Amino acid sequence: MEHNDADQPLLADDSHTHSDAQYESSGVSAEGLGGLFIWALTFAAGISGLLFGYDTGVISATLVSIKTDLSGKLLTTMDKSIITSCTSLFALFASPLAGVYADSIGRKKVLLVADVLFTIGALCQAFTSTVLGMVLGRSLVGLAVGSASMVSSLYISELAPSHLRGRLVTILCLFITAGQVVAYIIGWLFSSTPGDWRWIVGLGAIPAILQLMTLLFLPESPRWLVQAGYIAEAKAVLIKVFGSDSQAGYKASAVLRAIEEDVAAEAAQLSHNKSDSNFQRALRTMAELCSIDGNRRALIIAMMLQGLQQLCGFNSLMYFSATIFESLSFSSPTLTSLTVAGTNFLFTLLAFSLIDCVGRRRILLYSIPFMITALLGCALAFSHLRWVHSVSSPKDGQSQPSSSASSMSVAILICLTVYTAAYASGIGNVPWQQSELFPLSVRSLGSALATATNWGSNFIVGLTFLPMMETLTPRWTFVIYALVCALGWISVWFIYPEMSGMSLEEVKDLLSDGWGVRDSVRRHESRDT
Ligand SMILES: O[C@H]1[C@H](O)[C@@H](O)[C@H](O)[C@@H](O)[C@H]1O
Repeated sequence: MEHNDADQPLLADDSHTHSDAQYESSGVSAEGLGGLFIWALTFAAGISGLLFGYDTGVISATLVSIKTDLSGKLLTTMDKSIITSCTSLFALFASPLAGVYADSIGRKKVLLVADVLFTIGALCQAFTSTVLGMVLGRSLVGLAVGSASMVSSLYISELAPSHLRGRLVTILCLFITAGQVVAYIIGWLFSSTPGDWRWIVGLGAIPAILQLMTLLFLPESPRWLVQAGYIAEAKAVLIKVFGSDSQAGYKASAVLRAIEEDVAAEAAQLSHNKSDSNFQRALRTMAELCSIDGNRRALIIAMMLQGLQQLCGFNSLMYFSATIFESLSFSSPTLTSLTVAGTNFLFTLLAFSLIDCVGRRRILLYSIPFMITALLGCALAFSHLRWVHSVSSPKDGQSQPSSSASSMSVAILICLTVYTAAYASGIGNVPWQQSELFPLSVRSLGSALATATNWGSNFIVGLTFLPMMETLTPRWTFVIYALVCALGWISVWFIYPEMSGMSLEEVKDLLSDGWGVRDSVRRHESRDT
């Protein structure tokens, strides 16, 4: 029997997201929403993930294929580092901006702008004849990746029922890693013919155009519509969400009321200072985020995990694996590097099935030691190799690894595969569960800061990897990544409580007077038995 939730307090728990309260209060069953509409939405958001993955993965094969096609010279280490890392730098700027615009012009329009940027960026890279043009194209793609990664998950979380939202985060990661596999396959197929790298980068325009077309048929988020005063339109969207359900009209009204109350409560919260600019409001939320103990702890955990996800060095493989394998004299570096992308995708699938039952904390504590061992294995193998001193001109005769080194090259490939598998099972996914750490009032700012930490650290790794390999040697580069992982493991041990299976309310209580590690582990273990 349907419960008459329309008469109940709709937002009893402010730690729930809007859609938690909305869907729970409407008495909507999990089964009732598994319709075509939600799948269409997931697919549309998935294209953003695919683009994110494609545009970050594509650089690996591109760098080894450009040769002298840009500015009439071989790319220097600095050229490679800047071409690679400008994408993350612009993504870092774009994600908070996209958050602001998503509120003022709507979620869909931001996605639309992102798709246009993806397309122009891809074409700009495909047709450029200079390093500067390439940097411009990659920067446009960075703006697109930053906005799309932020807004697509927001858009979906406001439409999807709460029971689907957690899994959706990992589904987006699956799309990202699938995009990276596609990029690597295309990179491999097109890297042997001179000049074909233009296809590799240019093809990124296709999913963007596809998403643009999908967007024409998708609705705006009902929450944004209510906020902007389009109540009738919001109701029409909700009726579509409930689809063929016989009580669609009733349920849509209940959810609509929940959203209206939610928006009104938020407005009342801000009403004591209506004249505040967006900036002043952001400052106030920032103060709330940093001065309240529980919020501050949540922010520290979220930023620590996102920083660790990038500073452990994984994306140096994503961006430069073909360069590394070329330097190690593998006959097809782009095909060899497919093992990295493939392993990343397969083990993200594994994480998808394990993350809730094994637990986020436990999965990290188990997987990081494998990453450390594999990184140290790489360092050891590299120290037995005569490393190519200039990775930018690996075929210069005197810089090839000696013949006895080929078994070391295979050892490095194995270590990198183990490292990737361990990364994808844990730290590659867990940090994206960040929104569950924050209460509603500071959720978007907290998530934005954590996401900025991700892109900021990604930028640092992209910019420093090749110079570190050259100046510090590969051995010490990998030892440094192993040290970062060890520090990360210690931090997880001391400050990251086990969040799986907890309601958002429980999370809030847990962090309010301490890190809650022991308490959460005890609870999780008692649930296990
Ligand atoms: O979660 C994703 C995924 O692990 C990708 O493979 C990686 O390239 C991204 O940087 C990360 O955020």
